[in-house]
Amino acid sequence: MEKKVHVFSEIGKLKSVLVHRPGDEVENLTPEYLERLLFDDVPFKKVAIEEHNKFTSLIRENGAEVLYIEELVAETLDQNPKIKEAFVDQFINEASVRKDLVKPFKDFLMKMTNLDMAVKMIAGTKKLELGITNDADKYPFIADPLPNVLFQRDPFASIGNGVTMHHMWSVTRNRETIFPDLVFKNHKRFAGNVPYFYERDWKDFIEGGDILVLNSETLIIGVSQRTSMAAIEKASKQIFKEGSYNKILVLDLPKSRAFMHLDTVFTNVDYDKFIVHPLIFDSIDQFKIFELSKDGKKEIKKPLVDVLSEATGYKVQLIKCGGEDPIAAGREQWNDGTNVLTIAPGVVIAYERNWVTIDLLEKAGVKVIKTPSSELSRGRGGPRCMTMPIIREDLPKKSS
Ligand SMILES: NC(=O)NCCC[C@H](N)C(=O)O
Repeated sequence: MEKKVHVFSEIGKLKSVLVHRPGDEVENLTPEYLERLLFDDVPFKKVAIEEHNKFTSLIRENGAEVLYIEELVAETLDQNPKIKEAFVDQFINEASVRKDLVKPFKDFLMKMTNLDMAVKMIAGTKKLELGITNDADKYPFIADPLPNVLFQRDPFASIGNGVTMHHMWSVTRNRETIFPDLVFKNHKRFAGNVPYFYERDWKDFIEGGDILVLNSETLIIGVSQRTSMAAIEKASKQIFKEGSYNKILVLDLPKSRAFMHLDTVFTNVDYDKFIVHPLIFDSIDQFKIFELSKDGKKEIKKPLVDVLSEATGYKVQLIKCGGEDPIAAGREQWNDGTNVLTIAPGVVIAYERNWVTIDLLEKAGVKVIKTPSSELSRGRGGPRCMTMPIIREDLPKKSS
C-alpha cells in the first residue's frame, strides 16, 4: 500500500494516524478566553501530556504509525527552506498580529528551529515573551494560542486517496488549517499525490468531525453547527469526479455545542455496528437524511438503521451511548462516549470514564481498549476527535 493518504473506511486496520500532543497552548488559557477559543476548561498540562502519551502508545502497540502535525510542519520546512518566510508571513497575517508587532514577532519566529517555531505557533505568543510589559492595550497575546490543534480530526479529512482541506466554522479554529495545507502541498511524503476535494479558502464551512468514510463507495456527512449543506454539496462535486465515491448520506443534525459534529453522536465501530447517542436513536423524526449522488440530492424517508443496513450490506445494530439511562447518556455523550477511535473492525479506543457505554460495547462484542481522560476531555473531544487517520488497511470485499 502506498504511503500517502489511503482511507477507504472508518474501521479498516489503522496503519498511520495524525495527532498533536498538547503543549503550552493549554496553559495559555484563562476563563475569559475559553468561550472564544472553543475550549471548555483549563487542562493540567502535565497530566494532559501523560494521558496523550498513553493514548498514542496504545495506538502504536496496536500496529499504527503515529505522526505529529508539528513534526510534519518542521520536516516540510526543513525540506523546503525557501518557503519558510512566506509561511511565517501567512501565519502572522492570519493571526491578525497588530501592525507594529509584525516585525519583532516575525524576527522572533524566524530565529527558531523549524520544530520550535511550529510548536510556538500552536502554543500562542504572549507580549511578555517579546519583553513588552507596559502596553496600553492590556490584551496579553501577540498571537492567540490554538488549543484545538489537539483535535486533528477537524481541520481536514482523509477521504480515499485525497483530502478535504477545510474552511472551519470559527475564526479561532480556521487558523489551524494552515498546518496540514502546508504539509500536504509541500512535504515529500505527500506533495503532488494528494488530491484536494475542498480548499481552505472556499467560503462555506465544513469540519472533519462531521465526515465518516463508510466504505469505498459511500460517505456519511453531518450537517451540524460546524458543517453546512452548501459545503457538502460543493465537496461532493469534486469527490464524485476524482474519488471512487458515488454516494454521500447526509444527516441533518440539531445545531448545538453538545452535538457540534456528527462524531459527537455517531461512529462506526464494526462492519455491522454503530455507536449512537439516543437522540439519533429515539428522535428519528427530528432530523432529516438526504442522499447526494451524481444525479443530485433527494430526501430519504427511512429509519437510519435501514439506511445504514442498505449502505453497508449488513444488518446493522445501533449501540446506545449511555444505554437506557438518560443521565448516563447525557453525561457520557458530553465526555465523548460516542467518540471512540476504531482501530480495526470491532476494536476501539475509548475514554475509560465512559464506563456505561464501554460495558454496552463489550456486551455487543466490541473489544474496547481504555485510555485515561481526566484532562484530555476538557476540550470536548475524544479519541476520534484527537486523530486523523492517514492510512487504513482496506476491508475485504463483502461476499453476499
Ligand atoms: N470532532 C470533534 O468533535 N472535535 C472536537 C472539537 C472540540 C473543540 N473544542 C471545538 O469546539 O471545536
